[in-house]
Amino acid sequence: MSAVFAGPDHAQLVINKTQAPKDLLPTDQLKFGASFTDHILSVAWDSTHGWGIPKLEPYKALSLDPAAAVFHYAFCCFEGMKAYKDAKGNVRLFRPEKNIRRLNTSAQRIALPAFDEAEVLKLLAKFTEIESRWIPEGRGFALYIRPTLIGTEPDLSVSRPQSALLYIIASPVGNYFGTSGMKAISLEAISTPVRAWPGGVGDKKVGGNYAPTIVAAEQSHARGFQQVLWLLGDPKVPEQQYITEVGTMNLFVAWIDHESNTKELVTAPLDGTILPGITRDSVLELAQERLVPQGWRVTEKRVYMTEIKEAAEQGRLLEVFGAGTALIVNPIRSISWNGQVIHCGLKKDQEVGDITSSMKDWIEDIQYGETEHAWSVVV
Ligand SMILES: Cc1ncc(COP(=O)(O)O)c(C=O)c1O
Repeated sequence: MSAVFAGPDHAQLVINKTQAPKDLLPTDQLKFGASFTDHILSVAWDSTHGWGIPKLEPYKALSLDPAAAVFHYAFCCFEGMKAYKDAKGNVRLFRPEKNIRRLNTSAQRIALPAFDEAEVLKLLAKFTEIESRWIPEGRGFALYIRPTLIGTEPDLSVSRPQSALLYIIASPVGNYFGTSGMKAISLEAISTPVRAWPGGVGDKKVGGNYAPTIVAAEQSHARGFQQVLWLLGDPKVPEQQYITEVGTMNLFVAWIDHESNTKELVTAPLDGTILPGITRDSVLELAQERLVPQGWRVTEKRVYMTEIKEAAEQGRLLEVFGAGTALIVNPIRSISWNGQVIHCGLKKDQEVGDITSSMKDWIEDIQYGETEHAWSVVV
């Protein structure tokens, strides 16, 4: 193992708990990512000493030089994951090793230091355990955890940062849909601007992928759509346009395949332009296990907008949904594309289809420990 992969060492964690714990917010006032727990866990790295001593301290502002690499050249990558409280009060993480692996992969793509994943997992588990009073109880509630890695070296030359900071903060999150159940959303499919491109960093969770999406998302909102469906392919040739992701979710389409007349669940392949979502992976595995025996096909392939439109026109489009940590699945009512509206299989008064709804139940059952499964790790 190379030197950069050694450390941090979880056994060296120094714990300095807050003397002034904050009040918990009532669960109906929780807004995604807007309030934070009592502590921050951080560990600094530099190219001479490697990873330093991890510290858990009261939540605080960071003090960084204005020339720090993160502020200028987007040396920043992060993860988004959740901790859940089960009916017995156990704290559970969902496939946390996948988030930590993805963070390491993102870091190495943008010249930030690699780390020992098993050690960071242990630090994450310890942080989660210490912050467990912040995990709201009940299905749909969770503690959103944000591991982040930034370049801190004050140096304006465009080069590999010689110092970095890995830190973990967390924010309690409520049940997004409340008691009213899921709500189907409408998408606008656009081919300019693009979110990611072949050979780029669309498959990494780097900060620089997100800021450039906001103006397009705002413009789409102003036109009445909830999310952008990011396409790739020549903007002047609609037949060449294919789906990548929706907002911050991977996209799944359930249709009847016209050649085989078989029910098929399809999603874009991991070709480097989409984030390899952990929810995406879970949906694919559960579909293999539970839908394939019922005669479904599960396929990762490029899906063209013309194919979705044709399936809708021929009554073969069953359901479309987004998949990601925030909502698990989000049903999609319609996609506006190339001057037309494609209806995605829901009836007028229907908010969610059977496959979308089953997926949510299956994944939540595992996350909240109602189905024992290797993916759910008790902290
Ligand atoms: C661009 C993008 N795609 C997909 C996802 C879904 O990934 P995951 O299921 O790991 O949350 C996210 C959310 O993290 C995202 O930011």
